[in-house]
Amino acid sequence: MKIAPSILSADFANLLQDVKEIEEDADLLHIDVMDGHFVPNITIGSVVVKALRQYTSLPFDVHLMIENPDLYIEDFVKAGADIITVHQEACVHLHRTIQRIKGHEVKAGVALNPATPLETLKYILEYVDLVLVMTVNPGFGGQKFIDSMLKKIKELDEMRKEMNLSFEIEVDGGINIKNIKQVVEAGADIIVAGSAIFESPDPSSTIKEFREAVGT
Ligand SMILES: O=C(CO)[C@@H](O)[C@H](O)COP(=O)(O)O
Ligand SMILES: [Co+2]
Repeated sequence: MKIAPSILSADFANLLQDVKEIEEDADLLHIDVMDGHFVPNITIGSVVVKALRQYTSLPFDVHLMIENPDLYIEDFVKAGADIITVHQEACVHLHRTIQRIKGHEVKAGVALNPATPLETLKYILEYVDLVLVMTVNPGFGGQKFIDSMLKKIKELDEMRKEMNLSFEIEVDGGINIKNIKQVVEAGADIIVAGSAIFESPDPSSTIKEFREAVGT
């Protein structure tokens, strides 16, 4: 299991300090990009990614919650993204968008909102490096995990086995020390957590506790 702290819940006035605090314990840094159109919130853009890139070697896991992601892929690649994930719901030509990301030699992911069925990914799964299952409606940190998403993670894991594919399953939203084990047992490989890590008194110990809770 990999842990990807989401900087959405970090202190933006002390962003680098917060990143440094989790750097040794985290596997990836999850960066939520929101445009105020696809989701009702505006966060950070490629300039912030580029600024952070100079100070950490953590792989950057960029979650684009934006319309027309094709317009910005190159900017995020140049800024230092290692994984770029787009939403199925935001892409009219998803296959083209995934190919565009992979053409830059970064990993390509596709994200699904909670209400979007897995079946919408049937013909794209063989081309992606990861599938991000949203377990809250995207837009904000600190929301409650939607319990029915456990079934969705399990079904995706089954599809992966049946299709003999090796994409990673990333799960994002409302994950904490109480539910992480269930999420991993359902089939998740990458756990994103924002508020549970950055709003805890000791973010680095919280990551260690997450690993202990899962037994890895
Ligand atoms: O993409 C998003 C929200 O849209 C997430 O990455 C959040 O940042 C997760 O925050 P928590 O639910 O863990 O507080
Ligand atoms: Co996210």
